[in-house]
Amino acid sequence: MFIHLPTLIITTIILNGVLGTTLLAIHRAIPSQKSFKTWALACFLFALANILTALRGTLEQPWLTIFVADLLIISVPLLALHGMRQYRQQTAIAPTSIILTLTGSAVVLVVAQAFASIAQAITAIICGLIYLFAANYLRHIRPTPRVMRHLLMGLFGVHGLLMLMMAGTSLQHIDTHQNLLTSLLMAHLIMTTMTTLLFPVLAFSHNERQLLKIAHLDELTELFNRRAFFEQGALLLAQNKQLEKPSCILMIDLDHFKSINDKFGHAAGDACLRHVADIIRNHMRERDVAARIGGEEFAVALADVDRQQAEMVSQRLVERIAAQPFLFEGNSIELTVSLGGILSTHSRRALNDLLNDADAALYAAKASGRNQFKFA
Ligand SMILES: Nc1nc2c(ncn2[C@@H]2O[C@H](COP(=O)(O)OP(=O)(O)OP(=O)(O)O)[C@@H](O)[C@H]2O)c(=O)[nH]1
Repeated sequence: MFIHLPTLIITTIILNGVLGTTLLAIHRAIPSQKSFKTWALACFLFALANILTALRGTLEQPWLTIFVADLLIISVPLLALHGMRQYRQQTAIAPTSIILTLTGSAVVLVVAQAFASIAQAITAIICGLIYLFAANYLRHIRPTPRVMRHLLMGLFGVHGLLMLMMAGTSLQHIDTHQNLLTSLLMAHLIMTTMTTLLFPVLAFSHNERQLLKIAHLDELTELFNRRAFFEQGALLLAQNKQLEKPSCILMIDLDHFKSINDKFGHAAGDACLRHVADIIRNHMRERDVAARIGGEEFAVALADVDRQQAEMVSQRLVERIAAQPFLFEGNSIELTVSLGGILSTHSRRALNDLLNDADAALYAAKASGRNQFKFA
């Protein structure tokens, strides 16, 4: 055989130990990126699983070398996937699916513990399915650079199929299959290590500005999120104040959005939100700050406008959104928004204050029949 299995196992253990440590270092450098800690844990557990598996011949403790080792092997793709979810959502995510999958796997493995090959096949099937699920999940991770995403999708996809093949082979007790099984096992070790090698690359595939941007974006619309609006909006007000320019805040709210959700479904509602966000984005200039600050509520801080310009932008937004129905999966959805604005010529007022006034104007626009704008 081209590669010696014990050498590969030792290399895998060392490499995953080093990679785990590197990922932990990355996490320390960018603590907001929780995914790197999760991936570090996946590396350490994979190294540990390999140590336990390697002890199968010498240590007469199947509960440790088979049961625990197999659970650790299953936890690796689960953690890889969990890290991907954290990377995508930029928030803490409860590890419920990990706990449930591990518990289910533990129950099945307890029964199969006495038969190493059956336990191996079950572990391979579970891992294979998780890898295939992860490959599909990666299609939705938008901030990831395309090449990285496709590379990981390919790795997960091939790895998933390989694990299913391994399950099939390990169940057939034919001597000629032993070589194939060993090759599959080696490919599994190499592919897991290649996957973990790609994770640190993710950290450097975004520069710091991009990472910050991802953390500040609303996932659905990719406008700023609420927190970022308050940071960036306050910054814009301060700049306007310094330049002695007026500040303008707009609040935009979809009309009768609840009935759109009720009639066409939540996915259609989400698509409407993205559609409106795109229109808002297309009406903004470079220094303007646009955000989704609530479920169906958007806020905009306009840089450097007078009242006439602010009203013109508002009118265009309202008219453009109502201009034609939004088409979603064959449904034609009538969409309108109401908009409230406030222009402050002396920008000493806090952003929160201005937002309250814009909100009152928005309420007036709703009360006057919706699909229109009003300024305070
Ligand atoms: N699809 C989707 N719906 C959301 C989201 N966030 C909030 N919503 C829904 O938005 C709806 C807001 O409803 P309401 O506050 O009653 O407002 P409305 O129906 O738009 O009525 P008016 O504002 O008075 O015109 C609720 O049904 C929420 O469930 C989201 O992210 N996606």
